[in-house]
Amino acid sequence: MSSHSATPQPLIARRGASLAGRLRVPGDKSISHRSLIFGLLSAGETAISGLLEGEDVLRTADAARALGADVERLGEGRWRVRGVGIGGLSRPAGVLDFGNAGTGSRLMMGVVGGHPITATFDGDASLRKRPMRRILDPLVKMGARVVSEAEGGRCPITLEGARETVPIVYETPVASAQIKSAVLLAGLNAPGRTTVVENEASRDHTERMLRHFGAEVSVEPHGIHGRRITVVGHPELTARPVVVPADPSSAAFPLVAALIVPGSDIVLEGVMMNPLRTGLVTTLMEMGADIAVLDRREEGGEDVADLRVRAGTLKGIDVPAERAPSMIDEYPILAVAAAFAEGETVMRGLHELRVKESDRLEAVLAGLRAAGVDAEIAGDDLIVRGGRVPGGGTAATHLDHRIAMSFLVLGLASEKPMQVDDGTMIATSFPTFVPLMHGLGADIG
Ligand SMILES: O=C(O)C1=C[C@@H](OP(=O)(O)O)[C@@H](O)[C@H](O)C1
Ligand SMILES: C=C(OP(=O)(O)O)C(=O)O
Repeated sequence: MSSHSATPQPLIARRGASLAGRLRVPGDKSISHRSLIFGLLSAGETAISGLLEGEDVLRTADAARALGADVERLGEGRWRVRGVGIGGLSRPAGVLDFGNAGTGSRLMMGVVGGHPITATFDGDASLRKRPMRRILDPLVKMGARVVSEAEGGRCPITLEGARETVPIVYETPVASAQIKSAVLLAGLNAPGRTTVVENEASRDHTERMLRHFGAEVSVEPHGIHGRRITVVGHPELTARPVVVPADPSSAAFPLVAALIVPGSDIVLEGVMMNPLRTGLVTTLMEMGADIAVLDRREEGGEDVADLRVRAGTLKGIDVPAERAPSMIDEYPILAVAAAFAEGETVMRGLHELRVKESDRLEAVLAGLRAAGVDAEIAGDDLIVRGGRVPGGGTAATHLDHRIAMSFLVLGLASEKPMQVDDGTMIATSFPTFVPLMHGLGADIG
């Protein structure tokens, strides 16, 4: 099992001066994982710039090496992957340890599931609690076999990939880019067409990258909010450069900090604005946030923009369930914004938050209550009654980076300081969070 047994490191955030300055958050985690995986599956050399060098992504780099790729770091965020091509994977010598990373482990299960090799997947105590049946079920339909698994389809899991991968049509039971991607990646080594049907559109980075590397992909609307995505198997993927844009899920933390710390005025540079990732910005604008979207442009095949964010008054709103896929990782920090908003914010349809790095519904509720905020869970909904935020407590982070960063941001504007019990997991997705926040003038230590 992986080594996230690092000594817990409590951190504390205090109210101080207003936040000011410009910053660029690190590369998008979803695209970073995928760039390494597509590099592995391509013939030739994939040059990546702006790669997120967070622990989750570094685990995917290790796994790509274990499966046969030559992966080299050339400089900050600059990586080169010499791939093996579809069908060329080798059996890894040891366990593939994905640490805290749901995305890395699940996408690689898709890769292995579609190849005639066997691999064991494991991770830290958080990853070992996460449901993997949702990935294994379609892969078994495609011909893979689960050799062993911990109770309830948990890691450690040994997966024997299909000898002859069967193309399928698969309707995902929940909107999940990880399930969709695992099936499409396995489908790359299947003869014919593999189709994923989703009733709510989830982030489309896999589809975009499949096209970028030369696969034939079609995307059709399905129902009101859904999509039907088909990939044609056995393409020749050719190495292509990947430029990773700044991660909107990381930008969310300084963004909300600037909204709630009085007098703040910051600019977040080059934030990815893929419409399947911008639910938080939409929601905060509905709450009255002062966010100006400047210089919209394209970088590396994605829309990006600079976001100028100024502090101001927020009001509570009702956030519809169908928006959840476009902001699924942003609910903890949205709940913090809601704590500072006037009135009630209702966030609907959050069942998937229960199976992230922690049970985020419970972790957010407990953290808000530790900060003296009035909040409750009703079914799958989270209700936050905003206004006064006393702070003065400790949030338990349960090996969850987003819980840690969310409650540190809360502490920048609460009456008394706010502590989190462990900041070490922040390194999984946003290793430069604390120094970048210091650069804006935040008091976190
Ligand atoms: O595909 C991806 O890169 C991701 C998909 C989402 O998970 P689900 O597929 O479980 O919704 C998200 O929460 C995760 O942080 C990244
Ligand atoms: C859910 C997340 O990541 P993963 O599923 O990759 O662990 C996240 O980063 O918030």
